[in-house]
Amino acid sequence: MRALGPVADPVPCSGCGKLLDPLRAGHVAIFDSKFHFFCDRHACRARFLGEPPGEAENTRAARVPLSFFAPRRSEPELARGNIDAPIVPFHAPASSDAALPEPPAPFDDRTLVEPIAHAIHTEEPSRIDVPEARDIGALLLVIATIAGTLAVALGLAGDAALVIGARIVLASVGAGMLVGRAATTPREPSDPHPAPILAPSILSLFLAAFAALRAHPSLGAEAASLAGIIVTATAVGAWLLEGARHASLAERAFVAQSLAVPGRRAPDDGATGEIAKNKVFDLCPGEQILVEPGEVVPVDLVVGSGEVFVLPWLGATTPVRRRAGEPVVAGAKVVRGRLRGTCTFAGNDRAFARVLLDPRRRADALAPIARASRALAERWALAALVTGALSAFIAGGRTYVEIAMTAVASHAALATTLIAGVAGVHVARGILHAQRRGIAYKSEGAWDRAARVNVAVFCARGTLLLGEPELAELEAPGGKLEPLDVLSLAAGAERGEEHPIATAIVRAAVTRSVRPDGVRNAHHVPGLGVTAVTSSGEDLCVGSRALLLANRISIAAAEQRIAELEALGRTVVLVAVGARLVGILGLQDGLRPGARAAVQHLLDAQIEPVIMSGDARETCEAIGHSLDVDHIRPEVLPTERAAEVRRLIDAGMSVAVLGHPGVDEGALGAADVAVALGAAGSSPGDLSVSLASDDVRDAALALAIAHRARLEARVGLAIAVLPALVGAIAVAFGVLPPAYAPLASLLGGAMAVLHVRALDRVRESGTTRGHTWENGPSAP
Ligand SMILES: Nc1ncnc2c1ncn2[C@@H]1O[C@H](COP(=O)(O)OP(=O)(O)OP(=O)(O)O)[C@@H](O)[C@H]1O
Ligand SMILES: [Zn+2]
Repeated sequence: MRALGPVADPVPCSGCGKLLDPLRAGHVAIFDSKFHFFCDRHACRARFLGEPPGEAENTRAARVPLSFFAPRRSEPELARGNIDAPIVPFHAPASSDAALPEPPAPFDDRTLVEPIAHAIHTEEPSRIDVPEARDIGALLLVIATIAGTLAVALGLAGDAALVIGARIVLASVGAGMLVGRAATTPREPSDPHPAPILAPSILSLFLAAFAALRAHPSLGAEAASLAGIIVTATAVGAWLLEGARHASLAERAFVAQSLAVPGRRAPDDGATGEIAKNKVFDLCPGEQILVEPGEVVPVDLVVGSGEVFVLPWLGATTPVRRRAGEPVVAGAKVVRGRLRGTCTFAGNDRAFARVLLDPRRRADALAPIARASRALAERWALAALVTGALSAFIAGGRTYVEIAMTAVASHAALATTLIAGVAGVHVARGILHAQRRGIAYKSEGAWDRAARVNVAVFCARGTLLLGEPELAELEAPGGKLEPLDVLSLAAGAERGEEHPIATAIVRAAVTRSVRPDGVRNAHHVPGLGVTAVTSSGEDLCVGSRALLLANRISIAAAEQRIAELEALGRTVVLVAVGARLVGILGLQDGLRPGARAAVQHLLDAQIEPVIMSGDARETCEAIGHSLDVDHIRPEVLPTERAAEVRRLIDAGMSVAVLGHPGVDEGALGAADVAVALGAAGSSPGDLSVSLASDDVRDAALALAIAHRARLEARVGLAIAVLPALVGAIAVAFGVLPPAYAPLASLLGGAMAVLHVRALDRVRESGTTRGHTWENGPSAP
């Protein structure tokens, strides 16, 4: 099975000994300060502990200090479609007061992080074979190359007028082929305009003809050589670029084909009979779409009702549940249930079509680095032409023909398809790499901003933290009430709330068979807690320190205990009746699997991670400490999150926010780059980056991959341009004859292509692990 995300060496299950991927183990636990990985938390773990399976549950708190449950199971049978197995993590009931878990010793998954370059290849679909372009264009290039080379080689035959004439004719044939190719081959959106690229070949031909007729024969011969070399270099350069592009071209074709599945409109209520399948481009936003099990989702949509299981994007291997109101992107595959939903984006507006397939929006053509690369070849090369001429003129001692040759050679060095296209190749690779992980950039601008981010703010709950806290401590300071009475009051106040803390408290009451108090007038204060009136008519406050202080309730007596709990990373919820503190609840949220890996990905990309949370400073510091995050922004009320993000931006940072739409709306809205988990396909338009997955590692990778691709694009461009520049300068100052400038440029271009190929090879070596591209519709 092809794995998602970083892959670590398999480890044996401590229960049954079967090899499994530690990053995706169904259950991870620490026993005797050693990590143990299990296929699942029931059978295999119980076997390891020597317990009958049923008992494993009750002894958890006593024997396992802390454990994490992978949110998605990825056992092979799941991928094969046996989705009867549970998919949603099972959360242990809160431990009883008698057996409190020990301080957090979070699962350090940093060692499981692989460098991005390495992570890339595990996502590579197995060879998608789009036939090599053996079309007329390629043939014309071959002829151009041969003609150009002959024109140069014939120089060995001397300076006779006939020979020079023949060489010029050969070079003209080559140039003709290049013009023919430009006229017949469809242009890629990332290709430069052909005129500036072909100009040097044609100019050099005129020069050669002029020199042969009017100037000294030796000059004619030199000009003919220059023309031959420029024609050859142009043809070879175009061919090299095709090669560098091949992998991404093939993969893009595959994605395009996979997304071109027909869709069907759901019938109006009551209508029966055969439902026609429509071309995907006929479907429109707002229409009701029906997708049967086993089919690929044709458009981005929001699930209308019920629940379905889908492989959430093209290339995903682990099915997830999607419920009413949740988005599903085109390319996802329904594995169970009938998907009925409302189309949000169709055609080229679909999340994975936008910057990848739409010719007018493709990031590899429009991203600033790709544009710069093209502008260099299309326009700035003219500056080289002028400078070349000027410096040759100033240096003196050269005829006008020689000066013109210098100028044309300088232009030819910079105005090449390779220089124009190399940055775009890297951008395309980055976008495709992101696609394989279910990451969609909204636009080329969003991609570029993601690539420049230097601060990434985690909206802690739901990204780094599971967002499913458990009651870990329950205390009744002062002895006025019993701990369970405190829980009864707290549960009563939280009954109507949806906040994860509220859910945890209510659940804790249920598991302990505590009946919630009949609290009245519950009023939720966002980011602080709940105020209410107890069944006996007293004022009740359940919430943070700040809530109690705002209600003038002293917490001085319990201050030390609160600090202790917070230092353990607990969220402390205080309960006050009348004006007296009567209870302390400590809630423990687990780290999401991959939290550390996500942080590490950011650190590797030199992006500073920041944790923003409503929790107390000590709590955040404990979490930050366990994740190696130094920068924390604690105690930020939900209403203040946007302002807090703006403050970072005002301090000169380029800020990304990682969170969930809805819950983290404010912060996401204020960010330079909003990275929204599980949001791909949903309609709000201003999310810069939306993920089809809910994996925090992918959120971090959305930034890291863009960073990486932009860096590679710049390196690639530098590799291509520097030799050309040096060649042009050397020629302009008469250090070398003009013909060396296009040669140096070709050398640089070849090295830039080798750079791309080397990066491709890193990926390919990973595909030999036996991963296959198994979920997309079969490749051509
Ligand atoms: N329903 C509630 N009951 C009790 N306390 C609450 C409740 N809602 C919020 N609080 C208190 O307010 C604090 C901040 O909550 P808020 O919702 O702002 O963020 P959070 O739950 O910590 O999520 P995040 O980590 O993403 O900021 C909580 O730590 C808790 O002390
Ligand atoms: Zn096992």
